Amino acid sequence: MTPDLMEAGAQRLARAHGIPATGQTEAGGRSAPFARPVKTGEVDTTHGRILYLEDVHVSFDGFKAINGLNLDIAPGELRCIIGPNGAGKTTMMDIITGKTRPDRGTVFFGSTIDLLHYSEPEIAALGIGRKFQKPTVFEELSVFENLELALAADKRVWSSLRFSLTGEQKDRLAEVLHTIHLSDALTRRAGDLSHGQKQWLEIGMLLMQEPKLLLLDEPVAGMTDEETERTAELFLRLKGRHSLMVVEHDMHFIRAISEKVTVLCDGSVLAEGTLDQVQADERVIEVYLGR
Ligand SMILES: Nc1ncnc2c1ncn2[C@@H]1O[C@H](COP(=O)(O)OP(=O)(O)OP(=O)(O)O)[C@@H](O)[C@H]1O
Repeated sequence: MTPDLMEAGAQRLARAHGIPATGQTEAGGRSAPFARPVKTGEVDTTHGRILYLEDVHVSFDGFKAINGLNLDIAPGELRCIIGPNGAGKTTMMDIITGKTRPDRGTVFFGSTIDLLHYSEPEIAALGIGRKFQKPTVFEELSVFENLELALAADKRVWSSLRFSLTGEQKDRLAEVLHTIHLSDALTRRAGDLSHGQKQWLEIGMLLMQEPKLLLLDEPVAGMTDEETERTAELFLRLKGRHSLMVVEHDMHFIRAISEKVTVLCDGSVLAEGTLDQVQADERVIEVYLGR
């Protein structure tokens, strides 16, 4: 969930249920209230890139968590990222979303937007949505209310308790509900959904904001086999219209969705190619698959 959405939900819950609004972000910090200084516009992908990282470095107390990382993702691509624990996968997503600043390197969204100049809420507003491993839906609200809250319309509507959806917004909501397999659960309390359904709902909340790039951290962890299968179908439907970066350890899931796989190790790219290619790579077997 994006920081500004967290804030909006907290405010809305506070008004509706008399619950204190914390405005706490996933990062543990306070989000900027209703701050959307960057207008969502077109991302220049004429050079065939939605995301471009070059020679990125980050050290924590002298430890090189990201060490000369290069990455290039095409518009509409579904890229899988795998690698051993501590490889730098989360840190990479933290850098893309503005949570962590690199010591040096280049991080571009499309050909023209230098993400290092933007804050976390600004990057979300630019069209980069992030899904953390643990679902963070508003449990006390219904499925419908969660999605309604996430609409990418003028966020000033959040200042009023009730607002009417336009016809276009209703259509979008119905389309997202269908995409995330929750059309029959419209009025259900989000807290009563299964783990997998909560994950889909949060993905739906991101989709309501029409992100151009979605970063998904271990989306099928804790899901049943059937939920995992349906999530694979969902991601395959999303690619093309959105670009997706999926970090996962579940190799069956990776096989179901992958085109190109990037293997991270020690903060840089160890191998890249189809799943069959990287699975046959001796270095990958050594550090990750052969464990
Ligand atoms: N804020 C921090 N301070 C110190 N060290 C950090 C910090 N964040 C990450 N690290 C270290 O950087 C390395 C990369 O961590 P990261 O969480 O990015 O790996 P990962 O590939 O996501 O691992 P996992 O698969 O276990 O989630 C790890 O050794 C981690 O301990």
